[in-house]
Amino acid sequence: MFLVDWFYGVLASLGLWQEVKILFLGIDNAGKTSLLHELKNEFIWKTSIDGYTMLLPYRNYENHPTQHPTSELLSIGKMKFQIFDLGGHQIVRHFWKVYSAKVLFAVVKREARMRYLKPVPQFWSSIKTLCNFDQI
Ligand SMILES: Nc1nc2c(ncn2[C@@H]2O[C@H](COP(=O)(O)OP(=O)(O)OP(=O)(O)O)[C@@H](O)[C@H]2O)c(=O)[nH]1
Ligand SMILES: [Mg+2]
Repeated sequence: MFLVDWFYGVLASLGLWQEVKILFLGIDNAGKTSLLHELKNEFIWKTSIDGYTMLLPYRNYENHPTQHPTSELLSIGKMKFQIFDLGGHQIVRHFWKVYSAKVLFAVVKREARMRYLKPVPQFWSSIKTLCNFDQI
């Protein structure tokens, strides 16, 4: 671990190591926001109907659809990741074209795979067109 930290430290001091920008894309309800909170190790307290209070992963929270792109900065050792969580609903997909990044992370929920069968070709062609795929 020390060697890895040292290595990234040297790269950073030479200006060769920069923040990595990552886009989380996926259709609505795929779990992008939940994943982002889990990467940040965020948990929520939830009280069950029989009165027990439990600490649960963020995904068990009744999240609301993402209306506007949000970004979070995560650090792992000397590595810094700026993660953009772009909403997946049709009405907010126009934001996708504004963003480009070296790393694209497509979030797909296994339980909802039937929902993807229809949108998948459109999803990838949107990504290619809207995010200027050649630069990703
Ligand atoms: N089963 C299961 N459900 C999950 C998981 N992650 C998130 N969810 C649930 O999926 C639903 C949608 O999660 P979000 O994280 O809001 O999805 P999103 O991709 O950000 O959706 P938009 O903001 O609408 O684009 C929520 O009800 C979560 O509780 C998971 O790993 N497994
Ligand atoms: Mg969201």
